[in-house]
Amino acid sequence: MYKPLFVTGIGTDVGKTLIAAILVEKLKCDYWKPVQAGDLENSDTIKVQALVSNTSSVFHPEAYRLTQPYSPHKSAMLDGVVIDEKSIVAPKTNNRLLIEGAGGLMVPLNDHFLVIDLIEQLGAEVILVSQNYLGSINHTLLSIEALKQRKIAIKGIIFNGDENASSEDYIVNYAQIKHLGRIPKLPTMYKKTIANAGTYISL
Ligand SMILES: Nc1ncnc2c1ncn2[C@@H]1O[C@H](COP(=O)(O)OP(=O)(O)OP(=O)(O)O)[C@@H](O)[C@H]1O
Ligand SMILES: C[C@H](N)[C@H](N)CCCCCC(=O)O
Ligand SMILES: [Mg+2]
Repeated sequence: MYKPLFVTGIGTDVGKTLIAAILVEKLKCDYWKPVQAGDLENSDTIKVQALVSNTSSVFHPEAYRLTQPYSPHKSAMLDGVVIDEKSIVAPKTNNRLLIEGAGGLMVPLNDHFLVIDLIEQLGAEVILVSQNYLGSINHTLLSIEALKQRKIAIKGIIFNGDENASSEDYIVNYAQIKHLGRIPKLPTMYKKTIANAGTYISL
C-alpha cells in the first residue's frame, strides 16, 4: 500500500491547492485537507473538487474547519477551540490519499504541534511546492533541510509559475531531490486545463 502523499509548500499561497488538483486528477487519488483556516464557503476542498474531472477521487471532510484566515493555531483560538493533534486521523480509503497542509512546514496547529509534526504523525511522504522569486532558494532549502532532519521521505519538488532554470538546478543539485516538474502560469482554471497540466509532472 502507498504512503499518503503530503503536498506542502515553501510558504502560503505558493500554489499547493492548484498542484493538489493537478495531482489528484493525474493519480485519481483521494484528497484531504485536515485543517482549513478561513474561506469556508470556498475552501481548498471545494476548489480542488471543482477542478477535478474523474469520478473515482473521494474528497474527505476536514478535521478542523476554522472561520478565520490566519495561522491555524490563531484561527482556532479565535474560534474558541484548541486543535488536538490526536484527533487528526487519516480517513479510511482503499485509494491513494493526497493530503494538503496549511501554509508551509513550520506552521503551528497549536502551541506545540506544527504541520511538519502532522506529516510525521500521518507517515506521509512529501511533495514540496516551490515558486521562483528572489529569496525562494533560501525558503526552499530551509524547507528541505527541516524535512531531512526529521528523515521525512521527499518524493520530489514541483516548481510553480515562471521558470528560473538556474535556481531550480541549484536547489535540486544541492539538496539531491527529484525535480518532478514545473507548472507554468495557467491562463484559465478549467477542469480541462487541470487535466492537461498533468503532463508537466513526472510521477
Ligand atoms: N500556475 C498558476 N497559474 C495561475 N494561477 C495560479 C498558479 N498557481 C497558483 N495560482 C493562483 O494563486 C493563488 C494561490 O494559489 P493556491 O491557492 O494554490 O496556494 P496555496 O499554497 O494552496 O495556499 P494556502 O496556503 O492558502 O493553502 C490562487 O488564486 C491560485 O489560483
Ligand atoms: C489562511 C491561509 N490561507 C493559510 N491556509 C494559512 C497560512 C498560515 C501561515 C502562517 C505563517 O507561516 O506565518
Ligand atoms: Mg491551499
